[in-house]
Amino acid sequence: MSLDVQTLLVSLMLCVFAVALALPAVVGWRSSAGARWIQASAVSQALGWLAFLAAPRLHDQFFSTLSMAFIGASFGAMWAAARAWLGPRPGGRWMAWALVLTPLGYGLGFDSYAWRVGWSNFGLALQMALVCLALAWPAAERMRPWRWLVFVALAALACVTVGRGVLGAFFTELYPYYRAPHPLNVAAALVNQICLVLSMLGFMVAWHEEADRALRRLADTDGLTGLLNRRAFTVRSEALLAQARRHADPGVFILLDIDHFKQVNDRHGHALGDEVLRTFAKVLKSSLRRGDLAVRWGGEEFGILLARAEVDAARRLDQRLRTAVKQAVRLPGGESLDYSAGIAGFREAATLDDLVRRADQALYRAKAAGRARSLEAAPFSPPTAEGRPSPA
Ligand SMILES: Nc1nc2c(ncn2[C@@H]2O[C@H](COP(=O)(O)OP(=O)(O)OP(=O)(O)O)[C@@H](O)[C@H]2O)c(=O)[nH]1
Repeated sequence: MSLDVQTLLVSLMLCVFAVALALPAVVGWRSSAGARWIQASAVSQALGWLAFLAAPRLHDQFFSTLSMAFIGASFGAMWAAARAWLGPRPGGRWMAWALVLTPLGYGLGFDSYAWRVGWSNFGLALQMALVCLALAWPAAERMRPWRWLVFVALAALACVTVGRGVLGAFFTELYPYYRAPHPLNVAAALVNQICLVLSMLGFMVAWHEEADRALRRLADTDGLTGLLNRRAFTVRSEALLAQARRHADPGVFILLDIDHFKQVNDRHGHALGDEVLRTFAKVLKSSLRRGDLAVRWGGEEFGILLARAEVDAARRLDQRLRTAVKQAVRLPGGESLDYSAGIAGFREAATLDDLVRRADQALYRAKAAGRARSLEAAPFSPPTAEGRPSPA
């Protein structure tokens, strides 16, 4: 079997075009910014190889330069996809320079074969290395498998590209022409094809992970406030309580209910009522430590589960929270907002049902006693042999 370079390049171009066409069908046009960058990368890569193949038949200098610009832009788009998925990445400035200078230097120095092959290959290899850097840095981040896949594929491609640059620039007689049946050209065409498909595949897995995360976030959070919903809270608090039982850690559950919230809706409208709930949740969340849980229990009722905390600490938190809520929520009539709460502490052997029941009873007493206060729940009483709690 002979591997003809021209055939391999046509196959590479078709393959990348197929990926470029398949991506929008699989991922959708209106998906995340990261997915859109990857689609742009695939299209740009395909156009680059199309221009490269068309160049000798049309206008070699113009189309070859255009090809460099498209292929370079494709790596720039990969870098942008990595930033969209992983947050701020290093090397953005270098990438911007490489995007401009690679095709510019190639086009201006087109008449010198050694220059243009050396320049373009080093420029493209630098861009691949910058995508690798964006995936692997900062080193403290855990590298997910898709990142490894793209990293290894692009690192391999960068090595072959540097090899071609060195041969073209410094050993020009050994490497006369890009389309010549030189073993390096055959290897480059094959590695290009495999690595590009693998990196696109890696990025598709990234998109899938992102979609999965977004779905889980949606399923776990309350749409209005962004706090945990009751289902997700139940799952996470069971884990927290199991841990507390294992280490005999204390903890506290607080059930809070905004006072006279119906009046807020009736006087100022439902939209303002929603805004008040959102602000209340924001204040609640910002008062908690890492590891504590906040839940929208339902309507204008919220819950917080404090890990490794005593009731005294919960009382202090409650006071701070009450002041913060009063400061954060100012209703149009000048009235401020307050809440009632039931505080249920636990040491061990607590179940969520028991905590909620005790906190709810204390909350009921707080409402009955005139609202705007937090009352402590009766201590936990273990069930008796008949299954009922023993008298306190
Ligand atoms: N704007 C808005 N209102 C809500 C939402 N969920 C529940 N409510 C309203 O919250 C109000 C709760 O009223 P009540 O249960 O009478 O409680 P309250 O007026 O706070 O009175 P107390 O709890 O006894 O102090 C109702 O008017 C509900 O319509 C929501 O998501 N958005």
